[in-house]
Amino acid sequence: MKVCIGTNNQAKVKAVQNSLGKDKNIEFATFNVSSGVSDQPFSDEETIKGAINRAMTALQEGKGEIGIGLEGGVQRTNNILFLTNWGALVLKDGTTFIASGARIPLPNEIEIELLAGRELGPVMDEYAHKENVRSYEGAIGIFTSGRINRTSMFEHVVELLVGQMKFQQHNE
Ligand SMILES: O=P(O)(O)OP(=O)(O)OP(=O)(O)OC[C@H]1O[C@@H](n2cnc3c(O)ncnc32)[C@H](O)[C@@H]1O
Ligand SMILES: [Mg+2]
Repeated sequence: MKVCIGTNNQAKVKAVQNSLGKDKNIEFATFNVSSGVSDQPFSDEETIKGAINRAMTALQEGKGEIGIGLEGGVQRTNNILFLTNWGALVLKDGTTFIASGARIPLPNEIEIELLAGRELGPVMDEYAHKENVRSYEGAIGIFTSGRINRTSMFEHVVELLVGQMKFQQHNE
């Protein structure tokens, strides 16, 4: 079975491989697809759309059985700007599952930069004095002292996606 992943970001790719890689019959392929939404999604609606677009495009490009898209964004709730993460799993017949990941408030100094139109990736590098935070621990790793990193957070999302698919398959 071929699983097509709609990104080359190593934190995301590892999350999919860690969740599904125990199954020896699974082959992975990654595709640097467009999310079709802004580089910095600013709502759950937009972030979900990005995750679904990535999953659909990767599945089409890879001609596999399963497409997976993972997308990071932010969402204002209770006047707090939350770091958010969404995932989508798409099957060949178009069946689509979605799931969200953990969310935590972003500090005000990060929010100011995002409202000025900057992307979280470079803002986090500057803040943490590191390179490519988005491909390793992620903002979630920085702001949780490494207890939850971007890969473990997305692993949970992938488990939620695959679990829903299996539930539907068992109940058809
Ligand atoms: O290569 P892709 O798959 O696009 O991976 P990405 O790191 O750009 O991730 P997203 O497009 O899903 O995220 C949208 C924006 O938010 C940034 N971002 C999201 N989550 C992040 C995190 O945990 N740490 C750092 N940057 C993050 C990211 O760099 C983008 O600027
Ligand atoms: Mg991106």
